[in-house]
Amino acid sequence: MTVTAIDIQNLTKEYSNGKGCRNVTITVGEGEAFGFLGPNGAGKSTLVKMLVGLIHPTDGEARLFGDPVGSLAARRHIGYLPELYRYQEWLTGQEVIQLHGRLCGMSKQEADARIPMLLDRVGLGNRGKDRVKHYSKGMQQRLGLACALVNDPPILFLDEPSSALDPVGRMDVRRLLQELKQEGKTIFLNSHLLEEVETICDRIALLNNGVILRHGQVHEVLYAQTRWHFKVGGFTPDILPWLTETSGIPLQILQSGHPGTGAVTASDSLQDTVWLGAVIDNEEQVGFINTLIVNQGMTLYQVEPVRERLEEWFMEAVSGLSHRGEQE
Ligand SMILES: Nc1ncnc2c1ncn2[C@@H]1O[C@H](COP(=O)(O)OP(=O)(O)OP(=O)(O)O)[C@@H](O)[C@H]1O
Repeated sequence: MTVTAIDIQNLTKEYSNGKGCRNVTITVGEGEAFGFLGPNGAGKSTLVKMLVGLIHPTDGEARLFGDPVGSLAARRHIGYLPELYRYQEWLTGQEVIQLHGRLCGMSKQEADARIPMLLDRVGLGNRGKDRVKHYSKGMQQRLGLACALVNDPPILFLDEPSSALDPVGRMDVRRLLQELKQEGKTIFLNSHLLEEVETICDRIALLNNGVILRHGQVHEVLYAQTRWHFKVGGFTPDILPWLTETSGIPLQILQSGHPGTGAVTASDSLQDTVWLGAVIDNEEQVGFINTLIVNQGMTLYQVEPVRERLEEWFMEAVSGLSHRGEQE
């Protein structure tokens, strides 16, 4: 049976200006990676701050491995990388990690013993003896990750862990998060980097204007409707109605020779090689269409599934909303 690591029930925080987040209910199993998305100002950081015990909920409750958020027992389960980190710039990187270890109740020796491994894991290698004031923003973010991992916590709350990093740094963080997941950590990730969420998270929720708008398994979202593209040679437009009728699947002609750039109509001038596109639920139907194409004497050059990206899911969910993030 899966152990519940994070149990959030109707959690609400209403600031004096009426903003915040309302009635959030989510459970996250041990070892799961949960992605929390939403436009700027949606309430993502507010939720995380309640879960790590930095602000008090106005209503509802949440538990971490059964311990109420804000309690010492709950805090012992967590590592936290805040969105707006600022470390003591007069300290060296390793002194900052040591300080966080001490704040977690570790002895100096215990914390020190983990520092070389942590610096290495976050890609700070031999820079641990440099003062934070000489660190770039990206290095400070890596340092923040090391601090979040110092006491080897089972749950990690990471608020935009790659926001200050260059593409190489983002790949490093992605790799690190994947390793942590394999080690069985529970990861709660706030991120605007949808590709990061797509590769790491098992489930996602989309928050807007303080409430959860949508949630689901990442693979269900991405494969809810799979589009397929077929590159076909020797094609004549009059075959299209026949193909559609015989297969029972509406096929479209995509921009000739270039998939994914939008459909053009059969009346547009066509070369003899085209890309056809269709939404298809199962691979048997794909095979059937392949057979029909080949049996009609056409050449099938290429067949490929085109996944929906999380970006499209996000855009579709928030488009048309009157209250979108901070654009109120
Ligand atoms: N201490 C506060 N007092 C009053 N309002 C606040 C406070 N903190 C945040 N807010 C407001 O609550 C809303 C949610 O803010 P929050 O920082 O949780 O959003 P977010 O989704 O994390 O945004 P971003 O993606 O930009 O980091 C915003 O409208 C914000 O202005």
